[in-house]
This record gives sequence, structure tokens and C-alpha cells, in this order.
Amino acid sequence: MRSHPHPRTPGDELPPPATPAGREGLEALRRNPERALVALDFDGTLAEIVPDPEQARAHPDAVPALAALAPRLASVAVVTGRPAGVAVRYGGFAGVEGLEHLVVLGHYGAERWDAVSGTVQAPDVPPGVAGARAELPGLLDALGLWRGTWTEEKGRAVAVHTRRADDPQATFDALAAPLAELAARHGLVTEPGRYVIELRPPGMDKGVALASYAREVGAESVLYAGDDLGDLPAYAAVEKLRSDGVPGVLVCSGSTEVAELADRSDLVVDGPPGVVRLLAALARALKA
Ligand SMILES: O=P(O)(O)OC[C@H]1O[C@H](O[C@H]2O[C@H](CO)[C@@H](O)[C@H](O)[C@H]2O)[C@H](O)[C@@H](O)[C@@H]1O
Repeated sequence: MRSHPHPRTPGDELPPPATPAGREGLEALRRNPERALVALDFDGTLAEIVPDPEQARAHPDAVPALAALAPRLASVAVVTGRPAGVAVRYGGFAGVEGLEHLVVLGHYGAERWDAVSGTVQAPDVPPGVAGARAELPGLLDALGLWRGTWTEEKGRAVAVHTRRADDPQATFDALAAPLAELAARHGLVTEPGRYVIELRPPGMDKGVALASYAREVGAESVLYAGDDLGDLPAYAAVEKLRSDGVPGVLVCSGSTEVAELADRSDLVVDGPPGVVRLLAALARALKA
């Protein structure tokens, strides 16, 4: 089992949320951490965005911060669009002292890895994924968008990335309708993200996953941090929990690429470095 020293960055205080609801959420978490759930997105939140999705790795301070925090909480979970096993690998989450109870909800909650068993639970892949995958190269070719796009094979989904195209936004826009049509024909939905459009099975999102996991662990407060459109359902789940009397904090891992989360957040931090500073500060505050 790997152990990590407790992260210390002198001068890093726990930043106060900008909203009353966020302050209430953070106070509840600090008052009763052993009943609190902290849930985090992976890409853009725990891991810096990089041009090649296969090169994404957790920020070097992320695992130490999570390992310092997790033993004080009811649960820490990573909620990601990545396959659960990929997030575990790229995150370096397995076999870490302090993360013995970590849970990774992958594929927007369709898959689940837990550190106790070290295994991934996943339902069967719907046949539509294979159908869409088979048609995708021909479609990209017909659209003249083969060059510059990169297709990520995700097992129970397939994702077309445009970040490395000459004009990432124009390529994304040109793909949106044809990919939605392809997805619909195969009983799938599209999931837009940061210069990526994913074709995936319907019926699950990060909101469903987070609400169900919060119930499972009996969370009496929730902190959720995300950066992208796929995190909005998780935001909605925290807002619903708040309206049901469960305090929560919404943290935006800020970027210049996504504007939709900041206005709904209680706290905006500066990308993954800001997220891990927040986690480390929270761990210190709970220890004090
Ligand atoms: O739910 P998340 O953990 O945020 O995962 C969402 C998607 O993230 C990945 O793509 C994003 O990160 C890449 C690496 O930094 C970047 O190159 C890409 O532009 C981003 O969209 C991942 O590749 C997807 O499978 C995830 O669904």
C-alpha cells in the first residue's frame, strides 16, 4: 500500500463559499464530517486538461489531498465519464493508504469500482454501441472531418474529440447534429463535453449516480466539484438534496472553456490546482 505525506501549502486557507447555501453546506460538512460525502469529477477537476486524453493524469497533489481527507469523511467518490478502470489507472487511486474505501463511479455512474474489492461492476453493453461504432469512420469520412478528430474507444461508449483539430469549435459544431442523429438511430444519446461529443447509452447521468450514492452512504452533507457540462446533472442533484434539507456545496473547477457551471456554483476555484488546494485545506481544517 502506497502512503502519501499530508499535503501542506503554507498560506492556503479554506476559501469561504460565496453563497449562503454554500456556506451552510460547508459548515454542515465541517460540523459532522463523518456523515459527509465529497464527490469529484476527474478530467478538468482532479486532472488538468491535456490535448491527448490518454495522457491525462491526476494532479500530483490530488491523491495526497484525497488520502488526507477521506479517512475523516463518510465517503469520497470520483464521478466521471471515463470508464471506471481508466479513471483508477490515470488517477493512481488503487492501493493508496487513506483511500481504502474510495469509490469510482465511471461512465456517468453506469460502472462502479471500489477500493475494497478492487474490481469494476458494470452492466452489459447495449448492442447500439457496436452499431454506432461501426458507422462512425464512414460518417467522419463523409463529413470530411476524419482529419483532426480523434475517436476514443470507451467500451460502453465512443467519443469523438475535436481539441486537436485546426478549428476545434467549428469541428465540434459540424459534428453535433450528425452524431446526434447517429446516436439516436442506435438507441444512444450524445454527451457533449470540452471539445468532445460522446455517444453513449441513455438512462444514467452523474446526477442519478450522485443522488443514489449519497443515499447509499447516508450523506448528511455533500460537496461536489466539477468543470464540464456532464457535471450539470450532479449540480442539479446537489440542489435537489439542498431543497430536501441536505446541505451541499457546489465547487466549479474554473476554466476559460466552460461558462455554464460558474453561475450555479458556491465556490469557483482555479482549475485542478485550485481543487486540490481546496481539498488539502479542507483536510487540514477537519484535522484541526
Ligand atoms: O467526467 P470527466 O471525468 O470530466 O470526463 C469527461 C471526458 O473527459 C475526457 O476528455 C476531456 O479531457 C481530455 C484530457 O484532458 C481532453 O483532451 C478532452 O478535450 C476533454 O474533453 C475523456 O477523454 C472523455 O472520455 C471523458 O468523457
